[in-house]
Amino acid sequence: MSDTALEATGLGKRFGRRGGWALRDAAFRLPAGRVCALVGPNGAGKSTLLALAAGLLPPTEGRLTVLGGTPAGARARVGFVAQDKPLYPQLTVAETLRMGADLNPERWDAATAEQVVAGGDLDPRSRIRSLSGGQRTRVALALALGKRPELLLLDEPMADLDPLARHELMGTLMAEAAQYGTTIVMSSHVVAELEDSCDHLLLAGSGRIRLAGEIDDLLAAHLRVSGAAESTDLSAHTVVESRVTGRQLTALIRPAGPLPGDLRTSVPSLEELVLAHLRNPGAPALSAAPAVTQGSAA
Ligand SMILES: Nc1ncnc2c1ncn2[C@@H]1O[C@H](COP(=O)(O)OP(=O)(O)OP(=O)(O)O)[C@@H](O)[C@H]1O
Repeated sequence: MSDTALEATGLGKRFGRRGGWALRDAAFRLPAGRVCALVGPNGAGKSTLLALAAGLLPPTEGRLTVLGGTPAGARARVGFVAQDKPLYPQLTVAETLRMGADLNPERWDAATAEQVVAGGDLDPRSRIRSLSGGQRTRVALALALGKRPELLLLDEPMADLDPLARHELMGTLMAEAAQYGTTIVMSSHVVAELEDSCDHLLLAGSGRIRLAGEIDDLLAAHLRVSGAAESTDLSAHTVVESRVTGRQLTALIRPAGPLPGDLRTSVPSLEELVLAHLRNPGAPALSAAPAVTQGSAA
């Protein structure tokens, strides 16, 4: 088993010959067993990256290895819940789970799939077309988890769930990760929701991966600083964002050496770090994870 879940080098995807790049020059390594937040503004390339990892789209350039091999070769070991949760509308919930069992005879975990469905008080005889958006999400997650995947790719899984369902299903996902060492990549726009559950971050922006690495390492590489606007010179450091209010300067920086002693400093929260990078798309990218290559794609 590879200790790398995903590894991208020079990865790019363009739709159509004349289309723009949905993703370009992506380079990162996601170690196996991590719970990874994939964040970024609308159109940043998150769904494209997940579809590439699920083997549903071919890259235009570069390379992406999944569980140490090609995306197509890893598909049986990967669970994918797409943003629009495609399911067969004419099937019932029970028939959908049976289909999951039939398609994954070696790996199917009926107890987990049924438990996820039961948590939503869903009648197994209900047709998929009669379910609400959140109920469909629950069935799609049940299908993906029932497959007992080594890598679970979730595109905005929590977006249409009520707060209790979010809490319950996030708990189910974390338990899955803890019990089986499942790697989870989860895109979301609600950063605060990810702070407690994720240990790795991929931040996409304008088709580029702008931050990649362990959240603790990324936070440790940044500082929030504040001091007198007149006398504070941050030119030796990488400034992600800076703002002057009256005589006070506050900034989020990546220090490149000692800081003036009169500056007040604090470690940013994940939300502060992400928001600062989203507000400042021109800030230099940072990959805090060592790009160790494990295994190789066929
Ligand atoms: N099938 C497609 N054909 C043409 N362009 C596409 C296609 N899919 C995505 N794109 C373009 O690629 C870019 C990235 O889209 P993508 O869906 O990956 O973004 P995203 O980060 O998931 O956005 P959101 O947060 O809105 O879901 C966008 O400019 C989008 O218009």
